[in-house]
Amino acid sequence: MVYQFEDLKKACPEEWRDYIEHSFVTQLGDATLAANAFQHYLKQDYLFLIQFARAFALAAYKSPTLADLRQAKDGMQAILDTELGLHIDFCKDWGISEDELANLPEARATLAYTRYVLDTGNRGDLLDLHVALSPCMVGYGEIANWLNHRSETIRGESNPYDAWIAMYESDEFQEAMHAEIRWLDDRLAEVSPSRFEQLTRIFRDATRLEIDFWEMGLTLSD
Ligand SMILES: Cc1ncc(CO)c(N)n1
Repeated sequence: MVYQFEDLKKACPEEWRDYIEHSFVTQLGDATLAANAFQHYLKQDYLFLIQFARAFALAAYKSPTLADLRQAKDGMQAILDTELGLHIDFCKDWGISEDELANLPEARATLAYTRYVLDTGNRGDLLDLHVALSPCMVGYGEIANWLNHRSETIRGESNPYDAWIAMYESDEFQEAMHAEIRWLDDRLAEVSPSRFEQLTRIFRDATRLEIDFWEMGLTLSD
């Protein structure tokens, strides 16, 4: 059996679907999402992205080759130079200042997800870490594409969340998603069934934590 990234999704189809097709996502697509839910999500996602930049720094530390090191650097750079910059502008549009962002307490769902990824990377190897990062890297690109195929989705100025969908359907994000899938496909092709079993557990847990992150937004929980 030669494993691929797709097999991780197939190993936990319910969790993956509950993440991609979550009510937060469908409401964002059909413009019915409450503004305060989106604002709460945006604030926590700022904190999330900072911890994810640290996870890519950990990936750099865990990299045995120059190619892996460069890949980790690209991931960290994409977050620090592109995504966080866009995110701060985005928060400003939604009435959240940089000052407010700098002083936010972390919600439990943010703590749980980000520290789970960092811990998985710390105790495991580079492949464990990338598998823990993959629901994030791949999921949001898939969500943007899924929303675009859905007839209920409203695009353009009549949807206040249109820019969010646009960010994740951008060539830049889609290319990062495909690069991550390629990297994982290469590594997964060489793992044993028992190793794949371990990796599936990490993938499922990270996907469940993505579901909790959406729930945190919808329920405004801290
Ligand atoms: C919670 C979460 N998952 C994935 C992404 C995609 O980068 C994000 N910004 N936030």
